[in-house]
Amino acid sequence: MATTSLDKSKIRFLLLEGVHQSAVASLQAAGYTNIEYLKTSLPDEELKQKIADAHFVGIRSRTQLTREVFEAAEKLIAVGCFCIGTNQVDLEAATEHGVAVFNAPYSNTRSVAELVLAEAIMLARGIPEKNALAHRGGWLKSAANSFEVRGKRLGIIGYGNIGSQLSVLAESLGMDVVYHDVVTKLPLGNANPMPSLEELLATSDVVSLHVPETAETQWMIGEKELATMKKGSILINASRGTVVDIDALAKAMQDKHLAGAAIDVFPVEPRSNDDEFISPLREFDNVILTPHIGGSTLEAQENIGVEVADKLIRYSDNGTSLSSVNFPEASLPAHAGHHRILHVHHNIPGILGRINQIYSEQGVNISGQFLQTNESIGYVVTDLQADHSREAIKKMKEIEGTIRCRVLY
Ligand SMILES: NC(=O)c1ccc[n+]([C@@H]2O[C@H](COP(=O)([O-])OP(=O)(O)OC[C@H]3O[C@@H](n4cnc5c(N)ncnc54)[C@H](O)[C@@H]3O)[C@@H](O)[C@H]2O)c1
Ligand SMILES: O=C(O)CC[C@@H](O)C(=O)O
Repeated sequence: MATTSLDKSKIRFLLLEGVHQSAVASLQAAGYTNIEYLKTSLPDEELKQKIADAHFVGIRSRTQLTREVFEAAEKLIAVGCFCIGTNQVDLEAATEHGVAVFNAPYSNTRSVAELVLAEAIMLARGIPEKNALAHRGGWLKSAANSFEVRGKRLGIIGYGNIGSQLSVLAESLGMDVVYHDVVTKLPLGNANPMPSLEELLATSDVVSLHVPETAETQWMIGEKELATMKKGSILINASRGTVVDIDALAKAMQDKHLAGAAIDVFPVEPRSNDDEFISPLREFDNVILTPHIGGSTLEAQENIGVEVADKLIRYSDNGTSLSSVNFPEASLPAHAGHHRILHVHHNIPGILGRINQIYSEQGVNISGQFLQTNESIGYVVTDLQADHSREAIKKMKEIEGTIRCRVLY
């Protein structure tokens, strides 16, 4: 009788940046016990050293998985981003190395939207300055420059999962919601798309950013855009640190052009809680500064831990790559009683033919096969009679264009 389970104790997981313990619990429940768990990210050289032995790595937003890191990660099968953003991973390099990347695209959406809404209310009332002053013994009992958010315009830049959730919550408080997105999006409730970014900036009382980090969004809010914003308005950024030019924002605060700002993400963020946070915004009481915790609620982190760990487990156990951000997606059935060969290759014509030629030459009986490609790679999964996989896998690795090949018992 063929064995259908791999020796899981040999499969090594490296979990960084204090991902929630729910991830460890999920991996252990699935039989994976070879787990190194670290609370921080690692300096580059140490990361390269540790990743060299890892089959799976789990990160959050701090760890930069560059091409160089992938080159050092010879055994790496998959990356789990225990967050939404995947900009910290060189996805092209991951794909070229046959490494599947997973994330948790929805688990912390609500947490970010709630925080942004709370910040909009606090800033509209001037609470950060009043609070800071009270801590220093002051007493600023005044209604001057204090406003309700009801009836005020919220301009959302990036109407994706977070932006649209925020839109619904803000409308429930009576805000007039407008948005700008590069893709045509269904307006929820009474929200309205704006014809241009400039118009959104020029007419909104609160502007909140919810775009991903891309070449187009880099420094998309600079001196010119800040000058376009209404005098006395509020800027909130809980997306990515490269979206807002922080020096330009500091200048706009100095000039009192904006009434307040809330910034959760920064171009350079401290590596750990022990490092100093440096920013020209520290001097402004009317800027809420938070340490990239938009998605850091216990609910969100626990859910993310389970969700991403499950994706890694499924990919490890049976090759399912569903919802990977860089891999052809395959939802695969169980393979009990069969050996499953997973072949990742450059997307060039003729590879499936070569694979099947090898099986045919070896007289292997194929009991199931699946092929999916994306622009750059192909993923062929073949279930075989149990005792033929050893010879077949040797031959598979010799096929030109092969990136990676593994077998599941
Ligand atoms: N602060 C935190 O802790 C935290 C938590 C979760 C997510 N995030 C970040 O929030 C951002 C948004 O997350 P999401 O889940 O809503 O993503 P999403 O992909 O669902 O939505 C992003 C939206 O931005 C739009 N967009 C892209 N480029 C644009 C441009 N140049 N101009 C206008 N719109 C543009 C997209 O079309 C999309 O609708 C991501 O950068 C994510 O990493 C931060
Ligand atoms: O937890 C983190 O480090 C990142 C959170 C957030 O930016 C995300 O992309 O989900």
